Amino acid sequence: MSGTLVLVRHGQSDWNLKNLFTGWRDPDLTDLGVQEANAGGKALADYGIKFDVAYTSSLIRAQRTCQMVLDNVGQSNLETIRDEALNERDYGDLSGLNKDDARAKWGEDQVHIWRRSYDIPPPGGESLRDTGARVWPYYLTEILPRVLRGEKVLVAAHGNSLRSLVMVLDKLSKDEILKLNLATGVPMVYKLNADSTVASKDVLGDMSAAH
Ligand SMILES: O=C(O)[C@H](O)COP(=O)(O)O
Repeated sequence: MSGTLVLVRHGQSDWNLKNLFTGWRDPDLTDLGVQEANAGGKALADYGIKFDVAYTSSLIRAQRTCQMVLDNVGQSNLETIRDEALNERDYGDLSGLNKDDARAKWGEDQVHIWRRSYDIPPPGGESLRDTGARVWPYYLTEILPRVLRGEKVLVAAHGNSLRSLVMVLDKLSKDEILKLNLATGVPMVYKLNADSTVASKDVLGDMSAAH
């Protein structure tokens, strides 16, 4: 057995609440988002984990979630590395549009394909494959080596940047990834084998609450 990798999606953001495509835009957490981030941190405190390092994106909703998790596990001053490689998928021309308005304009099926398919990008934006093409090299060069050294690593990021990681860790097919939604503030605890495959996965919360 090697180290531990904890993935957590940020708590609800202001634009999640307003039902707007967000991507690389930078809204803050809502009050509910703060509660979700704290609940995720409390679940990790109850799990009994102490981290060696934390990674987050360049966006405020993930950074604040990261800090709240660390506060809850009693590690407020832990080394935290921010990198835009972990940012949300770029939603391109959809950024800032209402998701229901987009469904009315382009149809339910097309919008679902843009939101959840593996390789079809929204107009002017990134597909999940494009997102993975920047998340994975960062994971492989910066994060995984620390896990393989036996460290416990927190990654607080975004619905789709984390889906691109989960797809590979959980060996999901293109069809299976279409159905995967990650709930806000629910930590996923992966223990990795020395060959970087997954030895175990614990989900600390209700992933079915995802929207
Ligand atoms: O960027 C966004 O709008 C959200 O963070 C994730 O959106 P999605 O659920 O449509 O992928």
